[in-house]
Parts: sequence; C-alpha cells; structure tokens
Amino acid sequence: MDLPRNAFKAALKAGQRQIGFWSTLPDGGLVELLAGCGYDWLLIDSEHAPVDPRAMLPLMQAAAPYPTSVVVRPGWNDPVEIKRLLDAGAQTVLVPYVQTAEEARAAVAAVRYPPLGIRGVAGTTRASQWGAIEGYTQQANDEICLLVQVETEAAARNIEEIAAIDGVDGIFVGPADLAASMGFPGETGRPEVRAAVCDAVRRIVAAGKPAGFLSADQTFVAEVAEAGGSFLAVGIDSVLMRRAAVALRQSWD
Ligand SMILES: O=C(O)C(=O)C[C@H](O)[C@@H](O)CO
Repeated sequence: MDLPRNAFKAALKAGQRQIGFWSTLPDGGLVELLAGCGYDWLLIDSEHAPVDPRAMLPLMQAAAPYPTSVVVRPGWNDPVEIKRLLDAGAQTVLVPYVQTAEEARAAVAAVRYPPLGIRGVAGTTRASQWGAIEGYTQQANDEICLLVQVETEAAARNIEEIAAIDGVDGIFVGPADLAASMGFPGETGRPEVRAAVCDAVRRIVAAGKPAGFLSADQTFVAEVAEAGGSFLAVGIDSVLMRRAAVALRQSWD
C-alpha cells in the first residue's frame, strides 16, 4: 500500500486556492455530511471543541471516504498531542498560537521524524495503515503539511521570521484572537482588525508562504482573498446552524 498523497499540501504548493469549512461540533454524522459538501478542506477543531485525539479518530474516519482534505487543529503547540493526531492518521495540522520563529521551529520538529524532528516513531499505527504502508517512517515527513496560526499582534510582527522557517507550509491568520490582542475582543469586523488581517496576509504571501483565513463573513473572506489569501475557510458549522435555525424561527413571527 502506498502512502496517501496529501492533495491539500500539493495544492498549496501549486498556488491553487482551497476553499474550506470549519467543523466544531464533534459528531461523526455531521462531519460526514460536511465532508460530502464539496469543500477542498475540512478543519476539524479540537482547540475550541471537546475533542481529544481519541475523539478525533472517528471524526477523521467519517470524513475519509470523501474528496476533502482533513485539517486537524490540536489544542496547543504540544508535540505530544500533535504526535497522537499524526499517529491517528492526520496529514495536515494547523497549530494555534504560534508567535515566534522558535515556536514555529518547535511545531516543525513536532511533525517530523528524526533526524529532522522529534516525532516519536511507532511500529504500527493508523497513519501507516497498521504497517501496510511500507516505508511509512521514511516517507511520512514529505506528505505532512504544517500550518501555523498567527493570531496576536506580537506574532504578526514576526511574520517574516516565522515564514522563513523551513517546514512551515502555510500561515493562517486567526481574526478572533488577533482582534482580542489588539484590544477589540469579539470585534473582528472592525476596520482596524480587517486592515491588520489583510496586512498580515500580504506579508505572508510576500514572504513566499500560502496564507489562510477563516470567517463566516463572506465580504471579509473576499477582502482576504483579494489580499492574496489562498486557503480560506468560509463557514463554521455552529454559526451556519444557528443562523439558519434563528431565521427559520423568525420566519414564523
Ligand atoms: O483567532 C481565530 O479567529 C481563530 O483561531 C479561529 C477561531 O478559533 C474559530 O473558532 C472561529 O472563531
């Protein structure tokens, strides 16, 4: 059996825009539904969702039959958590709250086997199809895609240094945390925040790395696309569900 090719990593490298969706409600049926909706990538969140690596596994399995690339977000830049997600079969990881080149380097080390990194080597895991993928340990680094999240003013100041780290395959700008760090918690729509996000995206692209973003506000996503953003999550399950449910109820007032 061959190591599955990481279509998302290849698309980013080729400069192809990837439209994604954000999954925060940890239910296999819902993830399966979303995986079949035609998005290029589906983020399964564990930073802000009650999902540990054990709970992540059935969610990844639910998405696996569909032509969407699964991106998992661990709770933190933690090599132990990242290792367990990779062993469970994740190939693309979005690491939150990376603020410096040193933290980016640590994230790279967490996803790579030695001698390039510190990922622990297991004899057999789901990632290697329980050993059916010959040479998994030798090839795995090539197909793992590491995305890091820049989401504070300090991190934004360090974009060029973070982008220069070999092994960082893309940089995602988190608008909610960036807004909070700028002193505007909960106000991602403010002009200052939008300008800061677009400036970060332009600098990431100028530094030679793909830039990512998430918003349920399509105008904001369009601004970020115009600034050069290429992996763009355009919706969040909980937001979509609540908006639709409230609108339906209101249609009966
Ligand atoms: O800072 C952000 O924005 C993100 O990191 C994304 C959020 O975590 C996501 O849950 C949407 O609010």
